[in-house]
Amino acid sequence: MTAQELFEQIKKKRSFLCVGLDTELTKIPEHLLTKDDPMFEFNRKIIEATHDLAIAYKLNLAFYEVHGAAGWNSLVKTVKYLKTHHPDVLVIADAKRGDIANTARMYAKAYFHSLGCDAVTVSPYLGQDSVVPYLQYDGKWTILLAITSNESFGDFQLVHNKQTGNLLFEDVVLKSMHWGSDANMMFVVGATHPEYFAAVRKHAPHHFLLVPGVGEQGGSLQKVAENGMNDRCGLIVNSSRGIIYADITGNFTSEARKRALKLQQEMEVLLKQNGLV
Ligand SMILES: O=C(O)c1cc(=O)[nH]c(=O)n1[C@@H]1O[C@H](COP(=O)(O)O)[C@@H](O)[C@H]1O
Repeated sequence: MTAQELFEQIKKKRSFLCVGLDTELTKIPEHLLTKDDPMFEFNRKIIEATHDLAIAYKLNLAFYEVHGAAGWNSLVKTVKYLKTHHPDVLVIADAKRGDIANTARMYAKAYFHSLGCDAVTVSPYLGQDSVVPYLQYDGKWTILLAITSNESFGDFQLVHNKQTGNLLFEDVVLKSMHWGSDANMMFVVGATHPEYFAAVRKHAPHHFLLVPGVGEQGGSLQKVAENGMNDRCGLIVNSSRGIIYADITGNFTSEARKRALKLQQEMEVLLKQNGLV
């Protein structure tokens, strides 16, 4: 999927919402547990309730890997379902991988070729040769961690590099510009740290940013848009628990839709304010 296709979808749906399918068996409605594949059933229902409001779905692999082969099977089925029934949405494998080139080659093939995802999250700290293998796939996206949403993000990301005069996350953004481009690379910037959007935008004015941290983690959508939106929106804002676990009874689909709709409506206002729709 190209950046232009992403922007077209944003304009059409008046949304830059990503629904996070961080599916936990202990949190899904009990009546689904009798199904052959409860995780897939849950995901399918959430997707059907939200696909007109979302431009992307993000599957965090931890929630699937924890169940071994059965979990991987649910993941494969969910990606296939999205690709078959909603081919316009961006499917993100949230794997946060990072390894030597020879291994990275296998991860890239696993997520882009075998699994068929459009994007994968990657930790940048092994450097250029660990990231380049992901960038070899046409139409696919590598999403590098820049500013993460967690409390301890500054332990490394804010370390001052005396050599370059930058903070470490700035070096990640600046250096990686030479590896890929705004056509195949995005950066993660957490909604919980809006004060760092300006620095990321200074170095990467045209890149799309994947923004987790709205919803359960308390980040502000307004602040994200104020500091991070560019002339083709340039934002994909994720909410996982805040949408998919809005209700855990028989009403879970309508409650999830209500939460997604609320975010979409706020996004539409922000897109209008910026003259993008
Ligand atoms: O790469 C990510 O998606 C990610 C990066 C980050 O800095 N913070 C972060 O929360 N995430 C992921 O985004 C999702 C956030 O989930 P909720 O807090 O439930 O909306 C989880 O899948 C996290 O693993």
